[in-house]
Amino acid sequence: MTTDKTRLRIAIQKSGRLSRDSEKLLSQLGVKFVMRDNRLIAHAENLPIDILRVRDDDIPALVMDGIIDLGIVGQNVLEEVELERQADAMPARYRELKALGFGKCRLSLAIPEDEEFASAEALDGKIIATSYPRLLGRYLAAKGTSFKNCQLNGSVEVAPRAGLADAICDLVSTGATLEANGLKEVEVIYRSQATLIAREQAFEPAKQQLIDTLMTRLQGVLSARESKYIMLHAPKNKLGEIVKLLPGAENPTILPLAGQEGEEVKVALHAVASETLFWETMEALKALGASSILVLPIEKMLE
Ligand SMILES: Nc1ncnc2c1ncn2[C@@H]1O[C@H](COP(=O)(O)OP(=O)(O)OP(=O)(O)O)[C@@H](O)[C@H]1O
Ligand SMILES: O=P(O)(O)OC[C@H]1O[C@H](OP(=O)(O)OP(=O)(O)O)[C@H](O)[C@@H]1O
Ligand SMILES: [Mg+2]
Repeated sequence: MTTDKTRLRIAIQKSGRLSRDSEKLLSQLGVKFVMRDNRLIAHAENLPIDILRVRDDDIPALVMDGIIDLGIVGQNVLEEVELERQADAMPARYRELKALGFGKCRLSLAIPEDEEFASAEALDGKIIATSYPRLLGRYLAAKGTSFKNCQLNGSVEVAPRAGLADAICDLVSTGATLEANGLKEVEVIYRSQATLIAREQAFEPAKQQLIDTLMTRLQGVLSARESKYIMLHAPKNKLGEIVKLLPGAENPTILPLAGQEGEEVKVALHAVASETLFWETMEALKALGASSILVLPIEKMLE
């Protein structure tokens, strides 16, 4: 294999829920690469970075063993592997650098929709199908409850109907998969999103410097994602009230508009708001006399 150890190695999911967002994020950080469908490794063209594409389950261990420098993985998989390796006395340390805001889902208990649910404690001794026995075990143990594990790494939702289990504990986002399988979500046991992790061991200075640069850029991408550039025309005498409606836009730029005179003079207001503007806020701005209201996405920010 021709991997150069001086290059920063980042593992992402090869194909699945996190793949597209992980690749997009790396591009937004200025890493230029071409992903070929069957290639497991992509060399960045403009930075000393190699991107490895693997099963998401393998990412935590690769980082915990120090084989890979950084990884993007769901917190659910990360913590499950951590608990498993701790139980097996294997290296289980890593540094969580930043939660990334995508891959948001919850790990929930679900039972057949026609059954009554009293409490998680009432599942004591029951068979629960899951791919996350350790996260589930930790949650139930805290309630003094135990369960019989039916380990399934896919098609967990069919287990109750197939007579394999009394309940399941699986990932839920919209709930459509549960509904399609005649199940209902009864208790959330863990909330997850994708996160960026680093190996525990210190990096050599050049790699650390590259990580620092990527982290500054990441902060810029994440803040930009939550911010919006607002432009509007506002009656000069309503500026105070209008600015109050714009979250995080304390110091707007005010510019004169050509050909405006008299009592009802309007000015242009430009501001960066720290959140997106909801329709309700835009309607309130209009009610105050604002017009030509534009809300634009921001690609990058460096403060
Ligand atoms: N419905 C969902 N909505 C949002 N995020 C999700 C959803 N389902 C899973 N995820 C997140 O995406 C991660 C990957 O999910 P995916 O279903 O692609 O995994 P997988 O089938 O185990 O893939 P692999 O082949 O890499 O092992 C999950 O561990 C979780 O963090
Ligand atoms: O609540 P929902 O919006 O229906 O999402 C939940 C489903 O999403 C995930 O599977 P995915 O679709 O990624 O496919 P997989 O089962 O092949 O991993 C997860 O394992 C659930 O089955
Ligand atoms: Mg997996």
